[in-house]
Amino acid sequence: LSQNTSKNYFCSGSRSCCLLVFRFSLSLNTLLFARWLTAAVVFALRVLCFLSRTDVATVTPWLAPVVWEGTFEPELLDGVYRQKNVSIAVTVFAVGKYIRFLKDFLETAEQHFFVGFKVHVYVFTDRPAELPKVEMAAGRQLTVHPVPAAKRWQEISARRMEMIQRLIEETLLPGTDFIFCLDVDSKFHGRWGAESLGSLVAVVHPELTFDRGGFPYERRPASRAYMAPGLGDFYYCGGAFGGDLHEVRLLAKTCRENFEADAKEGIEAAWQEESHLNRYMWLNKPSKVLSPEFLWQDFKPREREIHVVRFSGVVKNYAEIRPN
Ligand SMILES: CC(=O)N[C@H]1[C@@H](OP(=O)(O)OP(=O)(O)OC[C@H]2O[C@@H](n3ccc(=O)[nH]c3=O)[C@H](O)[C@@H]2O)O[C@H](CO)[C@H](O)[C@@H]1O
Ligand SMILES: [Mn+2]
Repeated sequence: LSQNTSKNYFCSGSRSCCLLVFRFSLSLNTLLFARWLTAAVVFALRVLCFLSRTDVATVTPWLAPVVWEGTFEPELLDGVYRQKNVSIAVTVFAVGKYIRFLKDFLETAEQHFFVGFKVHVYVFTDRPAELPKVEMAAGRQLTVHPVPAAKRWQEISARRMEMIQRLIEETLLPGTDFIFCLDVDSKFHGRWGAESLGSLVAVVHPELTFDRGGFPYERRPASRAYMAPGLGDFYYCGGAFGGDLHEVRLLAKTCRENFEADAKEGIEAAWQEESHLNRYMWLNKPSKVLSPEFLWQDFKPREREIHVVRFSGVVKNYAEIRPN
């Protein structure tokens, strides 16, 4: 009996053991197959996603990428540049009542702008006492540069070039790798990371994306920002541009000199430094073009091509906020 029992016991034990091994290998195979299937589906979706951006131009005729959501791998790109330990400077002007936009700008930058990178924000303001307190993550810092108040907004906007040039020459060179010059009346809503890095970077103006005929370039030949009819690639915005320090220094210096030479002859370009920037970018093609995802406007309904709004201008009352 005991023999039988043990035999039976052994027999039934070995059977259930076989069954267990069989079930285990079955579930292992199922698991492996499921994992393989998931990977295949994710890969296919990614390929489809890349191919799906046939609705927009993703490369310029001079072979610079045009950056849209769905055309890059965020983690891969961040990894490439994190390995190089790059540092990024940001300039932002908050003169007069525009200081009120600074808190949201800085707080949202902490959430979305080059998260995990070395970032140094340079704030230019005539109201340093009103600087908001914003906690910054490790590796990120802020420096204030006092500037005089101004009577005309056009002057504030245009004088940025001079101050950017000086900041690069006196403070940032050498040591900082990239710089972005941004409007303060805006907030970050989505990731802005290493996909935006390049030697000379321009952002397509959110309101003037597709209709070349309607681009508001400076049309008076007397101005150094002049663009003849029929010329031009994109209309770029003055509210966001960047690149490496040498390229941006040259851009700022040229725009500033042309703006000042125009002023001596009593002419101010239609959109101040933005007009000069557009002329410069026509002659010196940007190495990377950022889509209007990188500077949208809150008042504008989102267009089909815009899958992500990364940075967007807030709605403001110009009459109330500007000095003139
Ligand atoms: C989306 C976009 O590209 N916007 C451009 C457009 O701007 P906006 O209509 O958005 O111009 P704006 O009023 O934001 O002025 C440009 C920037 O100058 C600074 N500022 C201006 C006035 C003032 O009293 N205090 C002050 O600090 C501030 O950083 C502001 O963000 O036309 C301007 C005119 O040239 C500039 O080209 C802007 O970059
Ligand atoms: Mn603005």
